[in-house]
Amino acid sequence: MAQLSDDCFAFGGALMSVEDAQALIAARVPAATGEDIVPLAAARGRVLARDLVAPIPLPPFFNAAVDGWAFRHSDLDAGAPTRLRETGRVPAGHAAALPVGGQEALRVFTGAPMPPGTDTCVMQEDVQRDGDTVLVPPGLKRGANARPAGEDVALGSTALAAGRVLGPAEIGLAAALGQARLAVRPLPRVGVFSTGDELAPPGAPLRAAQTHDSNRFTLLAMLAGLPCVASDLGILPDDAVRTAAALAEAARDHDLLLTSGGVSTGEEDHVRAAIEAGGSLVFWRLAVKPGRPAAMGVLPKAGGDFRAGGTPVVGLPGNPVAAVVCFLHLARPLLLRLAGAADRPLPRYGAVAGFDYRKKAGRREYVRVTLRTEGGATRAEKFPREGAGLLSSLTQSDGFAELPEEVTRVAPGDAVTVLPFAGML
Ligand SMILES: Nc1nc2c(c(=O)[nH]1)N[C@H]1C(S)=C(S)[C@@H](COP(=O)(O)OP(=O)(O)OC[C@H]3O[C@@H](n4cnc5c(N)ncnc54)[C@H](O)[C@@H]3O)O[C@H]1N2
Ligand code: MOO
Repeated sequence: MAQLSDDCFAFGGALMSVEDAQALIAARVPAATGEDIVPLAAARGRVLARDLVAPIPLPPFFNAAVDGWAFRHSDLDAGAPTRLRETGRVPAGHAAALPVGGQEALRVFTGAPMPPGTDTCVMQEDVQRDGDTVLVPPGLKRGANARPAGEDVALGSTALAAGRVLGPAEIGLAAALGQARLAVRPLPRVGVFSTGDELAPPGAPLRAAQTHDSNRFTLLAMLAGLPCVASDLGILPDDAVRTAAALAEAARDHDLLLTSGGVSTGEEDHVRAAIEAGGSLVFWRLAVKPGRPAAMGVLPKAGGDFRAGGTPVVGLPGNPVAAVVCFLHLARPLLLRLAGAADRPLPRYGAVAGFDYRKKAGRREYVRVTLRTEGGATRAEKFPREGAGLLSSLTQSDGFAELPEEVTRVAPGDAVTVLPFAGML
């Protein structure tokens, strides 16, 4: 992180693009090193530290895909049913000791090893049984209803690459490959502050001029789905000295700090000043709506591991929708890097605009939309109001339409890119 502190961008000048801010984060935030070994049952949400190279093939052996009979395909008559004699039985979990002879079949069950010499299976529903013989219809392809060793994962192939965030599918695959433990990256420690004299925690009565603090809870809820250990650091008052002291203190034992509020240009906006006083500002003010006042900087930290050199601080804007937008586009990629995770772009889908909208060139906008799929096309309707303070707009819409910098108008029927909230919020 030390390199970050040498960079100063766009202070008070031109707004930085979201892309440039992200590139700066990707280039300068060091990816995680270090490993923890965790049992598989505790691996969910962790980041794989080393490639998982398949030590066995999957499936581990050639096996039957159906309950039925296994035989040699070359015994079948191509144009008429073939009568085969059942000479034995192989249940799943038992080695097939019996080789198959000419015009013979072995009774097999799904998952049982294919008996030596067999290459094809027929499903029991497709045969006629008669005493110890079965009548196999014509038309089966060689290899039908049987699964070769390694058809799923080849021996020695990279089943999961380092940097993969482990979810149910990855954990299942690791289990199938026989891994009882996995080497994962340490979880970054993320501290979350809200700022502002006007904020009262939920549960406390509102005094005059107060509003409940919601950002801290939105942010902690989003962090719960990311590889980190998040801590709730409460509400900071609008006080320069206390803000600077609290951030400096928290920087010592966290790997990332998130604040919301107090980053725009008012005299009561102390977050940026606190970063500048104790560390250094990397960028401030982005060409994005909502979210323009977002800031990022670095505060000093002592230590000898991958976190040494500094703790990044992302100053998110106070308006709740702006805080969400900036979290997703700045804090999330930054956190994923600190966690050692491979880049996981936010989901983006194509939709057709059902609305007319004008915007300024030179900034990216995230417009809340509802989605409706009809006749194979997904239509995005704009949420009728635009305020960045409208929290209910997030519960009443389905995603953000991402309107690029160069666009100045969206007309009904135009193609738009939508980032759905599902999986993100
Ligand atoms: N003169 C200017 N005023 C503003 C500008 C500007 O460029 N010049 N930018 C506007 C934009 S855009 C935004 S976004 C806001 C963000 O400013 P701050 O990050 O300094 O945020 P605050 O002023 O502290 O709060 C803004 C708004 O959000 C509410 N808030 C703050 N924290 C929370 C929280 N934890 N939970 C719920 N609500 C929160 C706060 O009460 C304010 O209503 O500035 C504009 N002004
Ligand atoms: O960018 Mo502010 O974020 O419009 O609300």
